[in-house]
Amino acid sequence: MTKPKVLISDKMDPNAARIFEERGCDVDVITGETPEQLIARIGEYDGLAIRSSTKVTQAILDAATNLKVIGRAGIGVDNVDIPAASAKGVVVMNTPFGNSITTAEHAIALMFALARQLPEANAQTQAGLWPKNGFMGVEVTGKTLGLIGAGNIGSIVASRALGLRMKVVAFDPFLTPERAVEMGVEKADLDTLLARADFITLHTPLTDQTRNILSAENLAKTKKGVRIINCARGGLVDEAALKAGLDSGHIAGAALDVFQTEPAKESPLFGTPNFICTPHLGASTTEAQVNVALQVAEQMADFLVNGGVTNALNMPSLSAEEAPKLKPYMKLAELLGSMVGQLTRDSIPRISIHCEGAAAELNQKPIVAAVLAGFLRVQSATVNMVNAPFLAKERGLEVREVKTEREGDYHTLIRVSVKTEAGERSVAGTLFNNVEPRLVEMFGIKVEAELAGNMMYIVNEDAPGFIGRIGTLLGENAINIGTFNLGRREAGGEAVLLLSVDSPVAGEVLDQAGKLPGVKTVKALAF
Ligand SMILES: NC(=O)c1ccc[n+]([C@@H]2O[C@H](COP(=O)([O-])OP(=O)(O)OC[C@H]3O[C@@H](n4cnc5c(N)ncnc54)[C@H](O)[C@@H]3O)[C@@H](O)[C@H]2O)c1
Ligand SMILES: O=C(O)[C@H](O)COP(=O)(O)O
Repeated sequence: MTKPKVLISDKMDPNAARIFEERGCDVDVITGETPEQLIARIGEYDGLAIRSSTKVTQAILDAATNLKVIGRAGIGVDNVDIPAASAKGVVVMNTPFGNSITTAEHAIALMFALARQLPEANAQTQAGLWPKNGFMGVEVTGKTLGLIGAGNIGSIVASRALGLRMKVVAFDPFLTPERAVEMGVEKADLDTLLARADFITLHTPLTDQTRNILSAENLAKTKKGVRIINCARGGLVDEAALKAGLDSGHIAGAALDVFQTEPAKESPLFGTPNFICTPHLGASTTEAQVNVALQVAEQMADFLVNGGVTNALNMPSLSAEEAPKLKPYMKLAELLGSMVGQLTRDSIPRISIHCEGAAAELNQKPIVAAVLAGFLRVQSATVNMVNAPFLAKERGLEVREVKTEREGDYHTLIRVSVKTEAGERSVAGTLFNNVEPRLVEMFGIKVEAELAGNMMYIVNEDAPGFIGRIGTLLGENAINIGTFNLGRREAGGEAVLLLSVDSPVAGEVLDQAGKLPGVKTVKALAF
């Protein structure tokens, strides 16, 4: 088997490359390329490991013909076009915790730097000015810290601030009252926070709701003498309004680690008194960089080598322990989805996936995604487990999941049903020896068939002589039959024939089969 190939395109701790190699991937480290260079190169790779410098745009994804996974060694994924990656079936993962402590510590460091004007005091002292009377600071003890965003980093900042004997007021629409109590913070609305905070620190992602959250209007609602820290994302603070607030003296200080445009090589804020900044260093400690490099490489290698999915933003998680157990189920699910997809011509408003027995004890999300991938592949060859759920939603397909832990006729069973104009139609399959997918029922008729390669599906009236006639027809057309699976509702009733054949069945042969006496439906299937 050829090894998966990974490109590390941003500066990353060398542990990442080591882990990729140890886990069976070939790895290239090529950083600092232009988008055009990356476009020319990306087609070779199965995985792309990045930090925040590489911008994974639609154009890069269009050129990424082999790409299966993008791993972000860090938290923010605003440099990845996730909808485009999902549409292309590329998994996007991040490492949501590896640099949170480091970033929280940077926010606290910037808070102290603002409170005591450390950068300017340092610069003037080293310039020989000994400015002992020029830097009157403020204590943080007893002050109110306004926390905008109380997730991983925000909650660490809150715990450190409480340790410094500050009061913490948090604005986060998703913060539950119980969690606020647990964190020891007061949950507030944004206006209350703005009115009360002596220091404001931002810890939200950049979204349509958070963009410009500290707008000119909101900055005007802050307390005079407020100090503002942004270690989250540029774009959360209106930089021009921040400059005006600093110039007017309403804002006593501001510290930015992140800018609206990065790299920020120039800014009206540069040189403004009481403004300090760092070049997106929030995650830059040895500890955090080792953490995120190890984590991203482990996650990506796990996915490329074993199919494990951890911390994906566009696909359900699948642990490395679950992956081998789920693998045959996903194969079965995809085959059943594919069979239904190939056999239904109408537009389908609803698909139901029912797991029974042992299958019901498993993580259902990957099974559902695999059914949808099989089902929709008939419509688009580029569908996979990543983009199938998005595509289903886009096409208005209602997806139902049902599970019954009690065993029926089989110790494990997956049933896929679709709502068609003719009513609900379903196929079901099991695993023989826990690994071999087998179709065991189709449209209410018991069968036992392996779904593989080229097949023919025939519905006919159960009558003597039919099997001989179909065998003769295929023989005359030099089509060799591999396996023969027959099921019927009752003797003389409707029968279903599933044949595996060694070569594709041409349209004329299907037409001739359709004209044989008693034949109701004939279809060629391929798995
Ligand atoms: N400067 C750096 O180097 C650096 C390093 C790591 C992370 N970050 C950034 O820090 C930010 C926070 O990271 P995290 O790990 O804490 O993320 P997180 O997802 O754990 O927390 C984000 C919080 O923001 C809240 N939120 C979402 N929308 C909101 C809104 N409209 N108003 C208020 N709160 C809202 C969420 O409910 C959540 O609690 C991210 O933008 C990340 O990219 C920056
Ligand atoms: O979201 C993040 O993890 C940070 O912004 C860190 O970005 P970096 O990896 O480019 O330092």
